[in-house]
Amino acid sequence: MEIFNYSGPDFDIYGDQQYDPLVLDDGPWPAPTATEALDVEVEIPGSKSITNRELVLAALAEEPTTLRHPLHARDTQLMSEAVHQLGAQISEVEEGAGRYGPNLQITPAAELEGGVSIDCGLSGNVMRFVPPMAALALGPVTFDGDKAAHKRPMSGTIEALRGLGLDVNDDNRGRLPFSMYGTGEVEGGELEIDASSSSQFVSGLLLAAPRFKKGLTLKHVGDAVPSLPHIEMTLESLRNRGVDAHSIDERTWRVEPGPISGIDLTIEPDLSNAAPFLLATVVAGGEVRIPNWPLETTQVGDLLREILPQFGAEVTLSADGLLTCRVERGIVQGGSFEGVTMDFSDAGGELVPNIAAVCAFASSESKLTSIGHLRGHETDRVTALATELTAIGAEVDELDEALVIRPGELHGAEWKCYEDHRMATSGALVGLAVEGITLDDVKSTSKTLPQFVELWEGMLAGDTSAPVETDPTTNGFLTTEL
Ligand SMILES: O=C(O)C1=C[C@@H](OP(=O)(O)O)[C@@H](O)[C@H](O)C1
Ligand SMILES: C=C(OP(=O)(O)O)C(=O)O
Repeated sequence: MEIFNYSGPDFDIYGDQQYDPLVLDDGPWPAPTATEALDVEVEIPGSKSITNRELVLAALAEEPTTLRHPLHARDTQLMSEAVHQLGAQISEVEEGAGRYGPNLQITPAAELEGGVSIDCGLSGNVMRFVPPMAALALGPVTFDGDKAAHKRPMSGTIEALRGLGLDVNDDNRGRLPFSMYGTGEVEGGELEIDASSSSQFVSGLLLAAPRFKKGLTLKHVGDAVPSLPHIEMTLESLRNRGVDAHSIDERTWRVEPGPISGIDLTIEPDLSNAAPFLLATVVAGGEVRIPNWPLETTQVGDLLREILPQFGAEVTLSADGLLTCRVERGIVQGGSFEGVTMDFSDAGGELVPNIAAVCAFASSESKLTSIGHLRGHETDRVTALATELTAIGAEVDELDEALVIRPGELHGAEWKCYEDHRMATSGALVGLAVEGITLDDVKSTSKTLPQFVELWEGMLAGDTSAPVETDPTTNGFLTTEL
């Protein structure tokens, strides 16, 4: 079935009800408490970061691409729409739909087309990966997104476009919205950028670089680049498609010009989205199993295998990819664990909100450092976490680049999500052991995990195997009724 039948401004890939309040309820969500130790297997949908990289590369490739078990969520929907607007065709593969939606076939754009407006929503991937690709299109391309997206740093991308010779108009100075004018080709060569506020500035440029005439030697100047594993993921995705892409040193990367091949790829589960389910064992006790955990991966969520034992969990990974996380006595059963000290300079920010939430239950002080760049994420996560954890009774010091969390008398309160999926899942984690936690905006989880409520409630009921509710008006997926 053709997903795309572009027909102007009303165009909507998956049908217009997917994020409609009728489907994803806007109202407050009382986070359920855990009454029993967990014992459940949770199948996690595909990786946001891998799906989005593959959508970009598929659009720039020389041959068609098949993506199996891709993520279908707001961020990947926006990316699909963006690459389609620039000229790629995307259709469902008839057979082999996974539990969370169809496989996709992407036919690359013969020529990238300008003259379009891209909606980035609140997706860092879309706002940082699509502009370098749009530099190869002929004609103007404008970028805008949610109101909250207007605060996210974009100067690394915008200055890089200028460095590559493009005209960019950014009235909001280094933020969305902005427009650029592509001339249909990019010379490339050597370029310096400051990527200290986001690794995605680097990844976006590297993804488009094989199509630059001279490729790209990209050097970072400035404070440390966060989320280095995500840059490794980018290099790996390029190499998987036959591109010569490598790090020269910690701050310099090289991509040779050349063809990007097609690929038939099964997307790994999103390991960062596995975090709330695995950390739930620390609070609720018991066992959570995640199937299809990759034995080798560039996903930052793989660090959970080292992180969870610091909270007293026993973690094993079987040769066939079943990750088991077990906690004998969780907080709910009267168990306890010591506070942790963790530095996130190499790990990036995806795991921090969930970890901070669990630190509220520690018996002593926890310190999470090198998290300053989280202030430029979906919301200022450092302030948001300090505010919400304080509101439920934890003692929190908010530093420029760190959070110090001390135990307190925890109590119920409204937990604000700030449109941030990871703030929402953090509130749910706290709610496992604190009665009366109500999330103001659980639908923010639709950014990367629209099935969150269904899976979370299934986890507590000991069974997540219920079929995902489908609705024929949305091509048969992603219609969880909250
Ligand atoms: O390349 C990617 O897919 C990502 C890189 C990281 O961004 P930052 O470097 O901006 O933190 C991460 O936080 C984001 O969720 C996804
Ligand atoms: C920071 C995140 O997302 P992005 O930057 O891709 O919007 C995230 O998913 O935690």
